[in-house]
Amino acid sequence: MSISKALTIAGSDSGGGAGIQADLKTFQELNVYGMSAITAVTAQNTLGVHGVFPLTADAVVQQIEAIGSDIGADAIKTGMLFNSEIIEAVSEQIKRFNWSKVIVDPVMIAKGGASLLQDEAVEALKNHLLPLALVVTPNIPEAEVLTGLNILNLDDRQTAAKILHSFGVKNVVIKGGHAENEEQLVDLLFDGTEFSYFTSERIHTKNTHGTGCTFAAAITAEIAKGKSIYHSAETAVAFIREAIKEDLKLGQGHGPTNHWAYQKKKRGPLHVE
Ligand SMILES: Nc1ncnc2c1ncn2[C@@H]1O[C@H](COP(=O)(O)OP(=O)(O)OP(=O)(O)O)[C@@H](O)[C@H]1O
Ligand SMILES: Cc1ncc(COP(=O)(O)O)c(N)n1
Repeated sequence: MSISKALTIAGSDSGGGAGIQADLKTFQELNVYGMSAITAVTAQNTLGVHGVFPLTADAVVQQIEAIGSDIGADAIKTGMLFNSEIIEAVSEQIKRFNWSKVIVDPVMIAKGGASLLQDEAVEALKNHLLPLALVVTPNIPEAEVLTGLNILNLDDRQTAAKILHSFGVKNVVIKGGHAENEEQLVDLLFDGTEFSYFTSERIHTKNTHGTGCTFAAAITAEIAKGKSIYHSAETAVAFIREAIKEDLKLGQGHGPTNHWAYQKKKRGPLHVE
């Protein structure tokens, strides 16, 4: 049996809703073998980020080398990279192993406001990593930081997508979760020629911790299986929608989404004692 494999290079979320934990759960649910290279350990729960402990760039490189030189990966996802040393080291490894299916989630700020990327690292992201990316998945504030635009409407998002594409990224997905006045959420995909729009009703819940990580991980899993960018984005929209709709109501703050929900219809309901 041949199984598709995906590697996530990201931070650990002790609360299990975002970061490496969200990515591996999503890979597993979409039948992809998940592997990880941890960039930073966070002490985090639904109430916020209480500590950030970055690893050295060398520690990150050794984890990636261990995977690249043995098991290999069909697709790579990056999440929290924290500083420019880690970004440059990760970019070098992507080139070294000739990885072309690279999905960059440009994680900058956690929901509670904690910084997951140093300000000085934004240029490294633009100059080193984005030119290697098959897909980049910013939310609206991240697209604003990367492009310098003030994004107020869909036209602005289209302009931002074109600018991001000009940085060398082949496909741009700008997520619509942060357009807080919109009841219809629009995730926009730009492939350098055409725009596609994935629209869904906003679900009213505070349990949206890790939606961005989960969404990009679902795209990565589908791309690892050889699916098209459009199909992968469409599946990711469906996956995150179910995960938000069937939230687990854990913790006192912004709880995680439900990574089982998308497959639950096929498997039947969970047996909870
Ligand atoms: N309340 C909601 N109802 C339905 N879908 C949502 C909601 N919030 C986010 N989404 C969807 O979840 C995905 C992630 O979007 P969002 O813009 O929130 O990303 P993000 O800000 O990176 O996530 P995070 O807040 O975890 O960092 C998108 O597909 C978006 O449409
Ligand atoms: C380790 C890690 N990576 C990414 C996020 C972003 O997720 P969110 O914006 O939902 O907090 C996070 N909180 N923690």
